[in-house]
Amino acid sequence: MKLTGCELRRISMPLLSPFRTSFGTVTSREVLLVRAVTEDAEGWGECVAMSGPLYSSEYTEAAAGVLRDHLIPALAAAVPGSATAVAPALAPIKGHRMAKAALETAVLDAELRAEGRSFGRELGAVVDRVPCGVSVGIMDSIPALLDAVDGYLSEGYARIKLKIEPGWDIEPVRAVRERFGDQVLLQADANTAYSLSDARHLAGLDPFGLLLIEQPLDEEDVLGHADLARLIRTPVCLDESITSAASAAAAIRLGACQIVNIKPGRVGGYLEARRIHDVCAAHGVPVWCGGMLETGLGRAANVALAALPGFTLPGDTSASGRYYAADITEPFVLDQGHLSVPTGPGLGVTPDPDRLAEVTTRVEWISM
Ligand SMILES: CC(=O)N[C@@H](Cc1ccc2ccccc2c1)C(=O)O
Ligand SMILES: [Mg+2]
Repeated sequence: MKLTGCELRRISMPLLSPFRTSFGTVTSREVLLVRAVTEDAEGWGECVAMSGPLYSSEYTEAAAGVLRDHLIPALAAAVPGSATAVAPALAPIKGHRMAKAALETAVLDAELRAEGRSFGRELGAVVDRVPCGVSVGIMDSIPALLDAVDGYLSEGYARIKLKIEPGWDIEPVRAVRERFGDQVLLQADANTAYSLSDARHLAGLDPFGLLLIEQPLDEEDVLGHADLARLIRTPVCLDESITSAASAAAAIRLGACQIVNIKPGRVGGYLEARRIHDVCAAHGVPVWCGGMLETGLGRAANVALAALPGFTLPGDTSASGRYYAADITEPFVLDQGHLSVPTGPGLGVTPDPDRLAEVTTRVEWISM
């Protein structure tokens, strides 16, 4: 495989409605796309970093910079024979897993398109459609929350995830349970908003039969999660803390999580995401595919990943229409609460050129 260069493309996608979490509110998604061009094909990778370092330390401008100044030059120098050579070539560069993931995904997509193999086939998908959950932001009022949840359940979503933070946690969960009953699959995501001293308060969620509470404590506080897991009945799921297969193994061994949210962008790519899946499966730990408000490009890859056998819980692989009025690819549309795994070569979807042009704010080409 001969790489001739990479395009870094910035796009700005307005959200259908503001999305509020414990770390802030977003009204549009600034996305960095990587297009890798080889002699045989081109491939796409979506960097999941936010425009600011609020979910993690990475952010769009920094990802573009480290790709331009370090990652793409390192990859060019390594002359990778295939996508499996990308991570080793980039390993000397510390961190920047979301930027690395976008580059590896673009190279993998190009390679698979040239071979006529789909992401699902490459990663080991065992089903052709996956059940989908939805992430519901912090709302201005309980009635507004119940309306939003009602809408998503009517659309057929298989699982509801509520963003929580101190002051918006037990009451919203109680209200959803009272309105929609005990059968609805329900979970909460704190995005690190609590501390171990909140354990007794968080035990207040135990009566509501949540599937899990996601990342209640700081991403670096793995031991704190292990302590918390002994103080509450709700299973603890980690998101921000899990950055690799090794970190997943350590967290499981320390008793810090009983469930893992796998996000390929957070862990450096789909190949590492599959390794985390395998480590969790070996420990009997269920996993699900997290979401970062991806466009159809990242969404396609996530749905393929969610089709692996260990993904036994519905993920945040929501339909395109959860976030965007118009996606840059053919939209992913929920069908009986499921999304179909793309079957075409590579990601199986490509950006619509006109739509891409409409949302593009910057393009740069880096020769290799
Ligand atoms: C679907 C979901 O809840 N995702 C993240 C949080 C999140 C929230 C808002 C975001 C805005 C722009 C980019 C990434 C974002 C990620 C999570 O699971 O923790
Ligand atoms: Mg999360």
